[in-house]
Amino acid sequence: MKWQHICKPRAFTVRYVQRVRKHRWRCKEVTFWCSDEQLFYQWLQAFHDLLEQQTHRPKNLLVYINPYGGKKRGKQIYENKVAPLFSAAGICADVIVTEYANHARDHLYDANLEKYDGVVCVGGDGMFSEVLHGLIVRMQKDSDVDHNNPSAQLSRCNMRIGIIPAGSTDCICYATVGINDPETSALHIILGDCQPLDVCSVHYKRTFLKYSVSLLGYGFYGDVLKGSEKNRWLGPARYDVSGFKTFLTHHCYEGSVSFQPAKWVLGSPRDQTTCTSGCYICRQSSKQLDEQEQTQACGSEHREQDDDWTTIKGRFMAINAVSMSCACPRSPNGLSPAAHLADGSADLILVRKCSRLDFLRHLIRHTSNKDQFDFPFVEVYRVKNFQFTPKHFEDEDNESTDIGILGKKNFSQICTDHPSCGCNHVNSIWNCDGETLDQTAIEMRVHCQLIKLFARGIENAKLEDDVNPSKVF
Ligand SMILES: CCCCCCCCCCCCC/C=C/[C@@H](O)[C@H](COP(=O)(O)O)NC(=O)CCCCCCCCCCCCCCC
Ligand SMILES: Nc1ncnc2c1ncn2[C@@H]1O[C@H](COP(=O)(O)OP(=O)(O)O)[C@@H](O)[C@H]1O
Ligand SMILES: [Ca+2]
Repeated sequence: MKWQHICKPRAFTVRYVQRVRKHRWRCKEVTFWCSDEQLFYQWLQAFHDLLEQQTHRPKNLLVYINPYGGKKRGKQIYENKVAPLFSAAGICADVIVTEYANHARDHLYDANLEKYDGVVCVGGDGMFSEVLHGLIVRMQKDSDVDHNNPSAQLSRCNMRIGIIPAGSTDCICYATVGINDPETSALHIILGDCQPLDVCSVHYKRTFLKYSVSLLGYGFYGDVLKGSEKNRWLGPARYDVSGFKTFLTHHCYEGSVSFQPAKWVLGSPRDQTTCTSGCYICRQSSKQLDEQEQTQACGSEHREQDDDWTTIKGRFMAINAVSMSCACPRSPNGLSPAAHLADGSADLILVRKCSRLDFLRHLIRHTSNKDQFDFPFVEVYRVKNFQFTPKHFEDEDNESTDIGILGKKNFSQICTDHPSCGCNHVNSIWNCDGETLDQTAIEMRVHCQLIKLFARGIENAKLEDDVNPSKVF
């Protein structure tokens, strides 16, 4: 609340959030004045009391800005659109403009975080990934959990993360807020919103590789990422250029995928129920998680079932695992429109070898409301974990077998039956939230609600027509 004694002697200005079109929020203000002094002070006191009760609102934030993300406008966006709002809301922000890749992650490993109510990243999904890794790895170190153990029960992070979108895809922001708009995200941070989020851990044997919250993709999206890196100067358009080239090369990759279905979750990938603010399905998972943690606190061990693995072998255009919808401006409903932010599961999408035209039809469906899974060559499963082994890897007993060592030697092994099948003679790579993984034979596991964001999920469309001031700050 900022007092503005304009021409009237007893006046104050109240800033509030107004919902405008398509999940966009704007900060509005209204100035009140009053001729009665006593009444004026009563109003001030009432506002003070109300604001005092808002204990979930952050007061101190640690902000990391990637000056090279997206269209390289991170600093400008923060200074022009976010900093003025933070200061109007009385938020004190310590700002670090990153100087190199992984600066934010490494800084978080041993920064003193006690005085902060949250961490904010200004950038894209890659920048979010840095902050995510910094906080999760730090949390496991502090609570003595070995994150190299794929079945370790990870400690949940209580520090909330805010995302000011200034990247190329901004999928994590878009899928948790409904839009990639810096001012809207800043307002969600100011109001102290809280959205738990599932995180997937990715391991190679007993070595931790990375965490993922959006897309863990092999084949098409791995190749798009690989091709895009050399065109970073193109900014966000690098993905479209590389996407077009990857589409033309039309590679498929052979291997086997094993997974355990997420039996306890209430939804399924094609039930057309989207995850909205206060989602019932995610709340049920919260309850189950609390119960599980309580039993563990009482000393009894939570036993995971180990007998219901399904294995699918084949040639795939793409293998995508998403623990959220992955909605973004390119695909407003996302890779899996019915995926949930915090249900403890991921949707595993397998696109088998198909013709170029069929693959294009599948891709185009991502831009409309039509079901992208409604093709005979596409399968989707809601899973709690999965493992992938490329064909090369299965053929070789040698444990060191992986990308690079393989080369053309193994090509004949794969394609003798199908000389013109288009199977690629080298592996693809994994795209993990826009970063590449060094290994191809990986295992992934979903950790239910491991982190929290300054967001509230996608609000019901009905609220957008609500022109009444929703929250005062
Ligand atoms: C023909 C139109 C087809 C449109 C298909 C759009 C599907 C888009 C799905 C996007 C899923 C995004 C998942 C998010 C991943 C991000 O974490 C991650 C990192 O983001 P950052 O750079 O901000 O840090 N981003 C990415 O990996 C980028 C994925 C973008 C894929 C774009 C693919 C475009 C494909 C265009 C094919 C064109 C074929 C045209 C043939 C005539
Ligand atoms: N100062 C910096 N210089 C170079 N790279 C950086 C810097 N800060 C962050 N990065 C890296 O830039 C990459 C892309 O960042 P991101 O913000 O996601 O932008 P984009 O959405 O355009 O990919 C990430 O891998 C991140 O680790
Ligand atoms: Ca999920």
